[in-house]
Amino acid sequence: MPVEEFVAGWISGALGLVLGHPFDTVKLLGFFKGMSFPIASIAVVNSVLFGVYSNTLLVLTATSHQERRAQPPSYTHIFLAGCTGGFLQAYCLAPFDLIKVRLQNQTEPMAQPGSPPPHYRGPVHCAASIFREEGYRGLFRGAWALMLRDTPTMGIYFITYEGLCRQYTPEGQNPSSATVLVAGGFAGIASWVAATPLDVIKSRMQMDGLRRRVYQGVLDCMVSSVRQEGLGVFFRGVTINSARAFPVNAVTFLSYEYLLRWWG
Ligand SMILES: CN(C)C(=N)NCCC[C@H](N)C(=O)O
Repeated sequence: MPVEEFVAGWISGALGLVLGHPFDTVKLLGFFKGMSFPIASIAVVNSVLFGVYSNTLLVLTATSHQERRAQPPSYTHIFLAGCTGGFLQAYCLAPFDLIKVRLQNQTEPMAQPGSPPPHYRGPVHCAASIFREEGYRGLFRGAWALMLRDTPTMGIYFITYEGLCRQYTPEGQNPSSATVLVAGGFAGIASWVAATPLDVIKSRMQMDGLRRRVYQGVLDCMVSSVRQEGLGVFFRGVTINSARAFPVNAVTFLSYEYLLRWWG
C-alpha cells in the first residue's frame, strides 16, 4: 500500500489548519487555544482521508497517483473513493472532534482568580473526564452524525476538486498552482455548504450528555432542532464555514499536489 499519500495528507492537513486556526477560535469564542492538539488530531485525520482516498482509487482503477493525469479516473470512482475516505476519517476524527467541541463550548473562564474552575482543564483532562463520566462510548458521542456528514461530503469534495482541475487544465497535463488553489478552495466551500446541516446536528449531539441527555438520537435531534428554531438552523455557521474553507483547502491541496510531485 503506497504511504506517500498518507504523509502528504498529514503535512498538507497541518498547513491547512494553521490557516484555519483563527477561524476555528473565533467561530465559537472558545478556549481551544494552542496548536499542538489540532496538529496532532486534524493532520492525522487529513492523512487518513487523503491516504484512503488515493489507495481506494488505486484499487478501483489500478492507477497510481502519478498515472492519473494520463488516465483520469471516472467521476463515479472519484466519488466512491472520496466517500470511503470520508467514512474512515469520520471514525478517526470522532473522539478528537468531540474534545474540540466540548472545549470550544466551555463557558467558564480559564483559571481566573476566584472563579470556579472550568469543567475541562485541557484536551487530555477532557478526554479522561468524558471516559470517566460517560464511558468509552461517550468518546464516540455524535460519531453517527459525523459519519453521515463526512461520507457523502467527501465525495463532493474530491469531485469538485477534480472537476475544476480538469476544466482548466489541458488534457494529460498537471494543473497549474493557480488552478489547484482555486479548485481546492471551491472544493472546501462545496463540501462545507453540503456538510453544514449535519455539522450543526453533530455538534448538538456531542454537547448532549454533558449535563443531561436531551436527544434520543440523530433523527430526534434534527426534528426537535427544526421544531424549535425552524429550517434556518441547518444553515447556522455556513458563512464562517465557507470563509474558512477556501484558504484552508486551497493550501491543503496545493501542498498535497506539490509534495507528491516532488516525491514522484
Ligand atoms: C466536513 N467537511 C465538509 C470537510 N471536512 N470537508 C473537507 C475539508 C477538510 C479540511 N480539513 C477542512 O477542515 O476544511
